[in-house]
Amino acid sequence: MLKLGVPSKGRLMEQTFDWFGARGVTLRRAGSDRDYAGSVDDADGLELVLLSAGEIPRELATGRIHLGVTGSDLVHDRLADWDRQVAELTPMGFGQADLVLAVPACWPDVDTLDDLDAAAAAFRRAHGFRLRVATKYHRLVREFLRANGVADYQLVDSQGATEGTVKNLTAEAIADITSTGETLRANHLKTLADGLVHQSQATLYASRRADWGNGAADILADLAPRLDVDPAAL
Ligand SMILES: Nc1ncnc2c1ncn2[C@@H]1O[C@H](COP(=O)(O)OP(=O)(O)OP(=O)(O)O)[C@@H](O)[C@H]1O
Ligand SMILES: O=P(O)(O)OC[C@H]1O[C@H](OP(=O)(O)OP(=O)(O)O)[C@H](O)[C@@H]1O
Repeated sequence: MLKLGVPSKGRLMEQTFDWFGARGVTLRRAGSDRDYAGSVDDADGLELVLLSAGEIPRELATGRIHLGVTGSDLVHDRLADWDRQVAELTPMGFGQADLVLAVPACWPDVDTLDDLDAAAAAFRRAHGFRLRVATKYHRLVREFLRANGVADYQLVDSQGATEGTVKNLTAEAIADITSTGETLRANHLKTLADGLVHQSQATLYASRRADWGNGAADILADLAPRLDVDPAAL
């Protein structure tokens, strides 16, 4: 069998089902909305596993699933050296969102990363602790700020409603996913001009760690033309 992990709910699940459906592979939830069992028509040997979008990177990295659909933000953030653990088979053209750095709109002198660096140093002198950046994307944000020479900050973990942390005085800046920008605006935040950390979209990945024996590689080879992916990417 070839195990395919797909987000278990919401638009990401529905659009994944539509994407496979348009390529002649019918994916379905087996039962009710609350039943996380899945079923597959029209693709022999393919097994559907419904999982949390956030857990799919780890399931790919441990090799418990052969294929997985999730946002590229989650793969790049959750997995160290992600491309040694998974192969990107194809971006899927939905679930687009930008991971951005944002600061209070009322900070007139902070529009770029250089400005943020200067503000962070001034903040530390004034307050005796480092400027706090709230995010759930720890790896991506650390790497991005290091690459751009911003050092005088601390990350604070925020697993949801991240834009609210500034108003709640638990952070001075945030890094979070945005698509329409409405949540940022509603929380009086502005993105830095050069603060785009990652452009994400739903992506089909293959595990480099899964067991590709027992026919799994053949099942992928059979599916590949319909999905327009190259199994040699593995
Ligand atoms: N507003 C948005 N527009 C488009 N994509 C988004 C938006 N918010 C989040 N996403 C994307 O959806 C994917 C899943 O997001 P998230 O980690 O929040 O999962 P979730 O909905 O909380 O699901 P779960 O708890 O099951 O993991 C991520 O790849 C993220 O980039
Ligand atoms: O730019 P916008 O269109 O306003 O979208 C951005 C919001 O969407 C996501 O939140 P989601 O609703 O998935 O919940 P979460 O904050 O709990 O992750 C994201 O975390 C932002 O808060």
